[in-house]
Amino acid sequence: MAEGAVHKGLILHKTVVFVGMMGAGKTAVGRTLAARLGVVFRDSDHEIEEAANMTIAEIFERDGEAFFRRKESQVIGRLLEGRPGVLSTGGGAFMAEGNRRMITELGASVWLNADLPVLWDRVRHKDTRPLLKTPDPLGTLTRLYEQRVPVYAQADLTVRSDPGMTLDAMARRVTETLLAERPDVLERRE
Ligand SMILES: Nc1ncnc2c1ncn2[C@@H]1O[C@H](COP(=O)(O)OP(=O)(O)OP(=O)(O)O)[C@@H](O)[C@H]1O
Ligand SMILES: O=C(O)C1=C[C@@H](O)[C@@H](O)[C@H](O)C1
Ligand SMILES: [Mg+2]
Repeated sequence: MAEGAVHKGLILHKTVVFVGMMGAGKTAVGRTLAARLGVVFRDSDHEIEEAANMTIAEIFERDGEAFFRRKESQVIGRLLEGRPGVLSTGGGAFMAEGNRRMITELGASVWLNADLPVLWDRVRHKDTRPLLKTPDPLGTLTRLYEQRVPVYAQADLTVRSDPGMTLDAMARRVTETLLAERPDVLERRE
């Protein structure tokens, strides 16, 4: 088993990969969990934006979604090669079979599962998500949610993001779930 550094009595052996809908909290919870575990935090959307020096909305507009999806697969493959950490993916990343295979082989996937009203409440005031730039963004979010839930459910673990839970409480819930169910990923070690 790979040896990571012990941080506050916890040792991470494999990268934890957050998957789930936009607004589920992959980025926000991922960053909080990485700080808690004392490991590196990576975010595929952020890496793509940095490399292109453009926002995701601009990339979609200029180069199209297919181009973005190719970049996303490349970036996820590269980020999974680093030392164990936390990787937050974009909402559509887990839909591609090749990405699911890479993530399952090299990391441990965690589906952050939030109900549609919670997701809508978190994304409705932002215009940074190009897929929601439609005449009926709630209808679009609902369709995406229904299509994607059966695929997210293939993740190694599911953690619910309930309304009212703080980011710290979410990171604690993920930590406890990993310790209980995946000691090959996260272990307690003094
Ligand atoms: N448990 C939570 N408590 C409070 N706010 C939250 C929680 N989870 C997420 N948020 C807030 O909801 C918004 C959306 O979260 P975030 O950007 O992390 O979602 P995401 O899953 O990374 O979405 P995307 O797929 O678009 O990258 C952010 O403003 C974030 O701070
Ligand atoms: O749900 C999706 O398909 C997306 C979610 C975001 O994280 C970005 O990756 C992009 O806006 C596409
Ligand atoms: Mg994100």
